[in-house]
Formats: sequence, structure tokens, C-alpha cells
Amino acid sequence: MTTVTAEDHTTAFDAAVAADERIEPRDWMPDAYRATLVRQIAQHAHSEIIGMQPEANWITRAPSLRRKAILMAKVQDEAGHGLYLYSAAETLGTGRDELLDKLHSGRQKYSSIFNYPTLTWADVGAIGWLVDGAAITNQVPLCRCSYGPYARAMVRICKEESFHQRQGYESLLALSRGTPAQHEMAQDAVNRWWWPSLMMFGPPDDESAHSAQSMAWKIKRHSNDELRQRFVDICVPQAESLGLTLPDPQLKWNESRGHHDFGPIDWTEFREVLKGNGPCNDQRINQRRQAHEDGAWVREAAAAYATKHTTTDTARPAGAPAPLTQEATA
Ligand SMILES: CC(C)(COP(=O)(O)OP(=O)(O)OC[C@H]1O[C@@H](n2cnc3c(N)ncnc32)[C@H](O)[C@@H]1OP(=O)(O)O)[C@@H](O)C(=O)NCCC(=O)NCCSC(=O)Cc1ccccc1
Repeated sequence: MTTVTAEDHTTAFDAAVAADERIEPRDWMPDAYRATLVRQIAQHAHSEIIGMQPEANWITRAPSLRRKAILMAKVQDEAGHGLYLYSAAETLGTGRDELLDKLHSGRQKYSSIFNYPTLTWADVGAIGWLVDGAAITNQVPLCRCSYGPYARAMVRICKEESFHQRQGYESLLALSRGTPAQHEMAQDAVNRWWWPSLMMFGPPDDESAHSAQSMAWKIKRHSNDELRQRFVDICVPQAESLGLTLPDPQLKWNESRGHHDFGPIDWTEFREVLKGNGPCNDQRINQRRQAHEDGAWVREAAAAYATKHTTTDTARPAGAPAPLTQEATA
């Protein structure tokens, strides 16, 4: 019998990544690959659920029933994205409780973008257009991530984000073509959300601690700066169609690069937001902790229900069908 050595495992893993095959939960993987995935997927999941807060702030104040219904569905989608992502992290052996605990105690991050306030109704449109737009630009390549469960979760998430982006665009277009005051409100929202959206892609490549290794493992397919540039190039013509301007006097087409040049990003602001000093960091994390505490009874009830059914199932004679749940009989 031949013994499989650690070297054999590494060779098989490297070959699978090189051949663009998916790594699945039961496959051997380097510890650092697992840890990187847990870090990124957890941060992504946390961003989805904290990201519900800025827009949910406007559900009760949406300007029409149609806009309210759309916004409720969108915010609910974000919760669903969080659940797919926590499930993907669970396949790596990390429980949801552990991840939420790390979020609540500040040991794991969530996206910087959700630490900015939503001051007017137009912010909901700007988030859909710019924040969901940036999220899609970053996440479409993640559909080809080397880790199977993450890649598959991203396919569905991207489809929904794409709808979110269009609804944001459509909402901003309505404001932009509305009264002068509505147009001004849309422009003000874009002015405030543009630069934080560019920061969503992470630090510049030469300061990105994880990019090189994550790209070698094909977790990330493009660098932070590449995706940021792609996003800027996509947004410029869309802003023109919206009749809105992007708040960057240095933004201009560079013929020789085949891309738009843009002005410097305020990385000091980015670092401050990551340190917890953004405009809404305290509010977001406190609200999240409170929501978790308020939901304790739901978790307890679900656990009690599961225990009751496990007991019932054990008492069932072998081969007898499982009792139908209320949902199944309805
Ligand atoms: C690109 C990056 C975010 C960062 O690249 P990496 O290779 O991982 O890191 P890198 O070495 O470049 O950075 C060094 C350190 O800086 C951290 N950091 C960097 N950037 C940020 C940041 N912006 N905010 C906070 N922290 C950031 C980074 O974690 C690392 O810290 P660590 O060493 O862990 O302590 C990557 O993780 C990724 O693609 N994630 C998946 C996508 C994802 O998470 N999307 C979230 C938005 S979902 C959404 O919007 C949907 C929605 C829309 C509307 C409404 C509601 C929901």
C-alpha cells in the first residue's frame, strides 16, 4: 500500500488549481488557503448583512408603494446573500456563531462602504447604481473562484446584484429627470457615494497584503486596482446617460492607456473608516449587536423545534415515513 504524503497532497492541490478545477469541501487544501477563504467569505457575508442597514433606513419613507416594495425585496435579498455566504464558510469548518461573534467583537471586518450615512432618498438610488455596481464588478470574477461553494454562491448573488444595480440606476434616472430639486438631490448623493465606492475595491495593489497569494490560488482573479479601473470605465458613460457628473475634475479618457484616468483616492479616510472612525461605524455595529440579541428567542425556538423533531424521529419505527410538517401539508 502506498502512503499519501503531504507533498502528494500539495502537488494534487496545485495541479487542480492550475487546471482551473474547483476545490471542494472534502478535498485536501493548505491551511492558509482555508484561512484566507474564511477571512474573505466572512467579511463578504458580514458586509451583506450590515449592508442591509443603510437602505433599510428608507423603507418606511420610500416615496411610493412601488419603490417601497422594491426596496424591501432588495434588502431581503441582501440577507439571503449573507446566508449563502455563511453557508459557504460553514463548508470550511467554521460555524456561523463563531463568525458572528468575531463580527460583533470587531475581530472581523465588513466593507468600509456601509459606514456612510443615507441622508436622502437619492442615496438609495446611488447605492444601487454605485455600490451594487462596484460589488458586481468585484464579484463576477469570484464566480470563477477556485473554491467551489464560494464560486457557486456568487453566481446567484451576482444575478440578484445585477437587478439591484439596474433598479438603482432607474431610480436615479427618475430623480435626475425630475424637478431641479430632485436632480440636485441625485447629484448630491452621487457626489457623496462616488469616492467611498472606489474604496470598496480595497487598498492599492502595492499595499494589498493578500492579493498576490489570493491570485496565485485563483481565489481572486484580478487585482484591486484592475477592478477599480474597470468600474470607473463602466461608470463614466452611465453617468453621462443619467445626466449626472462624477465628482472628480481629473477624470478623463486616456487614449494611450485605453482607460479613464482619475484623481487620487483619499486613503487616509479609508484607513480611518477601517479603524472604526467612519461616520456610522458605531451605529452599524451597535444595531447589528442589538438585532442579534433581539433574535435570540428565534434561535432558541428553532433549536427547541429541531430537538423535538430529532426525538420524534428517533421514536419513529424503522422505515416509517417522517411526519409531514405544516408547510409540507399546506
Ligand atoms: C477586494 C477585497 C474586498 C479585499 O481584498 P483582500 O485580498 O481580501 O484584502 P487586501 O489585501 O486587498 O486588503 C488588506 C486588508 O484590508 C481589508 N479591506 C480591503 N478592502 C476593504 C474594504 N473596502 N472594506 C473593509 N476592509 C477592506 C481586507 O479585508 C484586509 O484586511 P484583513 O487582513 O482581512 O484584516 C476582497 O476581500 C474581496 O473581493 N471580497 C469579496 C467581496 C466583498 O467582500 N464585498 C463586500 C461588499 S458586498 C456588497 O457590497 C453587496 C451589497 C451592496 C449593497 C447593499 C448591501 C450589500
